[in-house]
Amino acid sequence: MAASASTRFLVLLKEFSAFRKISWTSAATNFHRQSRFLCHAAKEDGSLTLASLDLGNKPRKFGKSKALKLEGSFITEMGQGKVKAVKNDKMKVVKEKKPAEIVSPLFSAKSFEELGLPDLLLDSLEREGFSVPTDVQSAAVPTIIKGHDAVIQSYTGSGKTLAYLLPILSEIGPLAEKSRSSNGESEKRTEIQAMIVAPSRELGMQIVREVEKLLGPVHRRMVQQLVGGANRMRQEEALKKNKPAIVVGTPGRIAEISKGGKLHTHGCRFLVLDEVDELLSFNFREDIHRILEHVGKRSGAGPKGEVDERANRQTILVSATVPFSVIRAAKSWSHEPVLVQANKVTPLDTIQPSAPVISLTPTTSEANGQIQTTIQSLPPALKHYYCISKHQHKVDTLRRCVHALDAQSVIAFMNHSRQLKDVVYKLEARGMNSAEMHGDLGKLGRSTVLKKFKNGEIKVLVTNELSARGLDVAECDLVVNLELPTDAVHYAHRAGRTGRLGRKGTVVTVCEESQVFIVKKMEKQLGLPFLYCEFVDGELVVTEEDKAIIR
Ligand SMILES: Nc1ncnc2c1ncn2[C@@H]1O[C@H](COP(=O)(O)OP(=O)(O)OP(=O)(O)O)[C@@H](O)[C@H]1O
Repeated sequence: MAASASTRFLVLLKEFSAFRKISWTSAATNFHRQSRFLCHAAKEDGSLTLASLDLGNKPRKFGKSKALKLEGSFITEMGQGKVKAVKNDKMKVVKEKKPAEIVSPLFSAKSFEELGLPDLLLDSLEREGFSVPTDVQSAAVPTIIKGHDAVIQSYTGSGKTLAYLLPILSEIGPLAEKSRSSNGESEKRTEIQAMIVAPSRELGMQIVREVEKLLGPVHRRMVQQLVGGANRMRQEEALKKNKPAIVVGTPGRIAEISKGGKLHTHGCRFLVLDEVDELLSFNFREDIHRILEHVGKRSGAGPKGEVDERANRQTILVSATVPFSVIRAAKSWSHEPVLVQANKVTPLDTIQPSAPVISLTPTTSEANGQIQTTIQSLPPALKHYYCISKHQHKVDTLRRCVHALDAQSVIAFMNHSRQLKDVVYKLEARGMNSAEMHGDLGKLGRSTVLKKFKNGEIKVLVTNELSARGLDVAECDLVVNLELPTDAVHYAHRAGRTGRLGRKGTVVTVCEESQVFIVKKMEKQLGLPFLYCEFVDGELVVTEEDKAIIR
């Protein structure tokens, strides 16, 4: 990536043990100076208030938003079975076709205009039917516009993508008022100003679509995908021809094009790593290191002697699950970062090593003078069940589960792609439209399957971990773990494919008797109830757990 001048922001995170550590002196000094400011405006639990970020509010007349109709400040949900008490203390789910029902107050801010977004971007949001920011957007947008480095953590399906896209589009591209020159023409931009990295091509393309929706058809060439599996030559030609302001890609492909000298990002103002804890894993390490080295420089980095033309950058980290390695890396690779959660901003230095950071409800407790914060990563409306099945009967159990819950759109997870085909075959043999999705499918194959799943042609998507992260299918109302996830973090990301944006969702884990203890362990780690259930006469029946253990 060639060097170039100007600009100010970068966003990123990685496992700091994988990378050169910055000198702590300058960062620590700056950090404490800034965090004094942050703490000065902080509440007693260390979190900041939106007021302390002193946003300029511009009054603006709003038209009627179209696509998304909110009842009050609630999202409506898909109809689902209802749990009803029945005799001899068994709980029975009675299948009911009922109209959409309110589940959870997800949207708490009144409108996007309060968040300091430029009018053109507000127009785009209105055109796309977005009228109320989610909690995490209400907290993240002003924080990022204000220039803070941040870790964005909020449960799956809570709108984290827009939480970082909106501030980026407020600063760069045609929707940012600043980009207009005196005669109203948008300034000619010369190179990439924002790069967004995602662990899978599906998530990468999903982010591209979100950006394109906001940019509108006239400016959609301002964003360019650099995902693996696509034609690299064409990607490089498009980079040269369209000079996109925003690039979205997977680490390997970005690093590959960078090594070829075809990616000019020293002037990058934003670099985002979505699903950042996944990107901390070993297989992405080298590529992320290269990206870190070539995309501007961490703002606040000390002088290196020679004139460094690379731009300063803002750092933002994004995931529903934020293990402490993410926090550590944020402190190492960011400049005075803060933790952004639903309507809450906390200086990162108040987050200390702690027990697993996943829990259903945020709790803070004073321990040795440090604020311990466990963070929410699963939508509160999700229902979690588990059932016992012999290995050879699992597919049949899956089928009965789908029927019992009258599920319309199901994602079934397994751990190895070689087993997916067999499950699909068995489901299809019993007349249940299903398809497999995994990394070995070609790019076209995967996008075709995803499209059919989203439009309802496929009822059961049988997939592996790769599809867990970030996949956004609003209609998905049931997630089934046909094989146990490796840990609670993976469980959370799988479960988060349903119950998107405040909708109701159900997660059923199918395990063998010898694995029940693993389910109980995850239940404890996640701090939420997994109800033991059976499928009897076409219904999901919940019984006391001890019967399951005795069985
Ligand atoms: N303010 C909003 N109003 C209406 N819909 C929204 C809003 N923000 C996001 N959405 C929609 O909600 C869905 C989920 O958003 P998104 O994928 O960003 O969630 P997420 O928190 O990133 O989930 P995950 O952790 O699984 O990646 C998307 O379809 C998105 O278009």
